[in-house]
Amino acid sequence: MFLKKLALINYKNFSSQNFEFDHKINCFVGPNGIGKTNILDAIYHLSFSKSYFNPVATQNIKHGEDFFVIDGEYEKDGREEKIICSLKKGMKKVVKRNGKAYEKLSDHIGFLPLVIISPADRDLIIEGSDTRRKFMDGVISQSDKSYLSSLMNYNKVLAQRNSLLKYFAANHTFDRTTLAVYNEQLDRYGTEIHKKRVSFLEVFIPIFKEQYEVISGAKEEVHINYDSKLLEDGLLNLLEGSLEKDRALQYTSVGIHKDDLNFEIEGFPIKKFGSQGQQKSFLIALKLAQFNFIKTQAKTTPILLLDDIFDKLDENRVAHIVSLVDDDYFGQIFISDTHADRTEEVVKTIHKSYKIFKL
Ligand SMILES: Nc1ncnc2c1ncn2[C@@H]1O[C@H](COP(=O)(O)OP(=O)(O)OP(=O)(O)O)[C@@H](O)[C@H]1O
Repeated sequence: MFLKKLALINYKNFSSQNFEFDHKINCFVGPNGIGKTNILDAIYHLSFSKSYFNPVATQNIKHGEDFFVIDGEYEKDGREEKIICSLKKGMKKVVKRNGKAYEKLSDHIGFLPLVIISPADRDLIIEGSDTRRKFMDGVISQSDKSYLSSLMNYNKVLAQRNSLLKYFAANHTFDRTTLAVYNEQLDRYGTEIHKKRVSFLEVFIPIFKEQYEVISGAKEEVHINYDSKLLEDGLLNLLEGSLEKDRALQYTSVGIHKDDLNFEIEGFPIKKFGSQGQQKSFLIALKLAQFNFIKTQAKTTPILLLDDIFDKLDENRVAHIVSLVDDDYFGQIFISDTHADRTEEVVKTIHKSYKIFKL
């Protein structure tokens, strides 16, 4: 699968721009702020119906305009696929595949598998557990539609249970039977999600460790720990056990929405004890493991977006990454870099066809 053509109208800093891509490697080079990342984000948008960088949809419309259009032409399984994603202020986002609009944008997820590696991934290390859960959920959902729907159902029930707890507190009342209905539903969806997370991590963690070893030259030991109360007890019991606490807090304090992934280097949290280069290597390994996992599960080679990837990495680590990319294992790759010379040098060592776009 690869992206042949991309046309942007009013997307971020681009009024109107057209690209024709190489089926293997494409590089965007130019000074800071010229829009290199914005092009990668437009490609991300075509796969996920949203921006990787800006969650406020309307902020992706060029300043002073009231709509954007991202138009992509792909080749997938020997067929041409035309995906158009558009947004007009005050309206819902529309994603069309070959002229037909999706009823639910989530139905499009997984159709064009894609992995992005970007400096913004740092959020996975420095931000709260929510970012790590979203990462894990994103990887699993790209190859398992029922996971995404269980997750959406779980979140709906969770919001209802939280509203009920607030209602009880505001009205000085309590109804165990109604609460039990929500507990059972949370237990049903939550247990299913938990089981899928466990089996996902069983496969994912060894792949991740392998990738880290290649990038770092086996210099240090890394690990990912799944932190979940559901490893200790069933969700129904946990909900019963935290009833008084939940009533006091007026929200649900236990469940798969509290799960986390602990990222460790040499047995210590990487957030506190990893150097910048080690943290970056960790994140790249995480994303390459995501690539591997999706490729195996979805049986399609994802598009790979490498945003500013070579910054802060020593030559050895860059060489290791290049050796990874110089392989038929990867499909189409998009690279952004401020240093035109460095990119050209790196890309030349990879024995694949390429195109460089100077912005
Ligand atoms: N909605 C918008 N309308 C107009 N311009 C926007 C919008 N959103 C972002 N921009 C502009 O896009 C530019 C940033 O683009 P981008 O992040 O792609 O740069 P870059 O080339 O990747 O830079 P760097 O090398 O610093 O990473 C900024 O100048 C920013 O003002």
